[in-house]
Amino acid sequence: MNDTILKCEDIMVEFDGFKAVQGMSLTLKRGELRFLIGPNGAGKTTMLDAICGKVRPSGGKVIFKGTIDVTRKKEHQIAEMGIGRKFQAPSIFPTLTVEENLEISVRQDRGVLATLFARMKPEQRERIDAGLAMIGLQDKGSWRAGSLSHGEKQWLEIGMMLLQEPEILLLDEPVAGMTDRETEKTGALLQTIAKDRSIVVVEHDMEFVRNFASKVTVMHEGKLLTEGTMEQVQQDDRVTEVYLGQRRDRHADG
Ligand SMILES: Nc1ncnc2c1ncn2[C@@H]1O[C@H](COP(=O)(O)OP(=O)(O)OP(=O)(O)O)[C@@H](O)[C@H]1O
Repeated sequence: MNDTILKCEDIMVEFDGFKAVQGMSLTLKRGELRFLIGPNGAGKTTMLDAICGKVRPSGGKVIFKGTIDVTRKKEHQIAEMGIGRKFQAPSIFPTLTVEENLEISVRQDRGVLATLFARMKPEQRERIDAGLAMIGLQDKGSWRAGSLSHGEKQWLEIGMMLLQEPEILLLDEPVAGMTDRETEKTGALLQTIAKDRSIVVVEHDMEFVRNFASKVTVMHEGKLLTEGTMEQVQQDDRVTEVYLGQRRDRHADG
């Protein structure tokens, strides 16, 4: 059985001649929770953008499920195929309830209003209830999404993604701005999700990575620097060097 779900080969992304990603490769397995780390400007977010079709790679390939070449496909086509992307800012509907937000995700083929006024099938109801339980918001289904805490909004958005049944979730700094407790809960949520889906998380919070990562990919200057367990990458002098270099640059700036 081939357990590779995503293979990025030699990805290049250029912005007006500036090479933000220069030959990055990454292989993700089914059921894997992978953390993508590296100093500022390493190309981590751009790599996620290249996978989900937000930017077009100028070189390389993104192969989904062994045979599907999604390189240069349109963003919505890639999302429909099963690669979901969550950005840092939540894109929930704040004036709708938590449940209504989830309903919209379940029935995205219809417009927002049609979704809210149409009858829900029992199967859809069940999926929404399961989604609410998964993200730990079962007691807040009738709350207005705008009144949730920052962390809860992020979970709602993850729940909305899950209801679209992606096989891969791409998350950009999901715990930024969260309290310690929310961060812990998010780590546990991601581990639960990764039981039957694959996740790539771009992250700067090293304590979070240490607590929840089994495999870490380190990027630097648009390329793969190293890969392994957190202990392995922490012992790699090159990793220390690029992070220290960044700190030095910051001091120089300030
Ligand atoms: N749309 C764009 N146009 C021009 N340059 C860009 C664009 N997006 C990113 N870059 C540049 O590409 C490089 C990589 O950026 P990217 O955001 O992918 O890095 P990152 O590793 O995610 O950094 P951070 O951790 O700070 O978010 C940076 O030098 C950035 O300034």
